[in-house]
Amino acid sequence: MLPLWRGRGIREAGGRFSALGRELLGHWGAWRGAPGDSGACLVEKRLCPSSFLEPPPLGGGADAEEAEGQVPVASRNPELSGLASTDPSGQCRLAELLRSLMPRTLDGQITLEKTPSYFVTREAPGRIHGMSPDTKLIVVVRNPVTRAISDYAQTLSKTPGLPSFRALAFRHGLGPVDTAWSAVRIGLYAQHLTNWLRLFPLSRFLFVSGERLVSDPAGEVGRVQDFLGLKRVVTDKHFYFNATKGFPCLKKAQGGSRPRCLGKSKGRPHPRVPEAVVRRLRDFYRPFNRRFYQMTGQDFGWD
Ligand SMILES: Nc1ncnc2c1ncn2[C@@H]1O[C@H](COP(=O)(O)OS(=O)(=O)O)[C@@H](OP(=O)(O)O)[C@H]1O
Repeated sequence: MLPLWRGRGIREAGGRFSALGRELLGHWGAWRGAPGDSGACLVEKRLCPSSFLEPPPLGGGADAEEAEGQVPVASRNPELSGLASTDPSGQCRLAELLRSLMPRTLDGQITLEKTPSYFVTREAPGRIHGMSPDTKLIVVVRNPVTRAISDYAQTLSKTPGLPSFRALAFRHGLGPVDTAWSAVRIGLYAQHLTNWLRLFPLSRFLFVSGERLVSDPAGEVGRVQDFLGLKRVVTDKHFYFNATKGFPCLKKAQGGSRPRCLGKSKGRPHPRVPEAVVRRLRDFYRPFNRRFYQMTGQDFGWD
């Protein structure tokens, strides 16, 4: 097994480093070298040493191009959802499949994998733990009410004619909140985290604020770099705020001289949701949020 934190990476082996955006916001899976890794090869395929767990769609397929190529990180697109799958076909086959899909990395590089549904999939902690109990896990979270509306906006963009947000969020009109609706359920972060903490200690997690990724991208990305044991390569000087887009952009993409912003689907308009509906959801989430703050030792300021 190779020590993945040693040395400086030389290249980004294909794909993007989605971690640093909301990308950073998401679910990434990383493992230390898988059993059988030999220290003899310079270039090899191995599973990732850290995981981004992004409650979808806070970071599902978003392009986290911010730091592409600027850190010793290799990632792979498309996302792999093997560990979140309910296919009972066995850890080894999945592990081998994932490993075969990983880009080749040099000693000292980190390979990342992200899948939005990891964080909310009951089987994922056991599967990841079974592959490598020292996996690092990065979870990007944002206010669950905004997350639910964003989730709905994404579904609506693909499913015209969808019932209203309010009709889906509550049972019987304005009755109890419908926790069976995935847009609501995913925001119960404390519950999902409880499932992970049965197997992974809190120290294996980094919780990234989706809000601060917008207001202070360099600060959040700095925390990610520290967590991964990377040199702080990405800093304030790499970002500027694009007021039209409402997001930070990279001053220039690696290897180019032009600014690079997130794709068109980021920052899509949210439907107008009545204030009473938002208020009720805020009240509903408050105890879960508080519990999440206690569990993580971080106040995300949603309440
Ligand atoms: N880097 C970064 N920083 C902060 N926020 C970000 C970032 N990247 C994506 N996003 C926001 O995440 C929301 C989900 O994005 P998508 O709808 O594209 O979802 S998905 O990634 O395809 O699952 C979506 O939120 P809304 O725009 O509010 O709906 C994205 O804008």
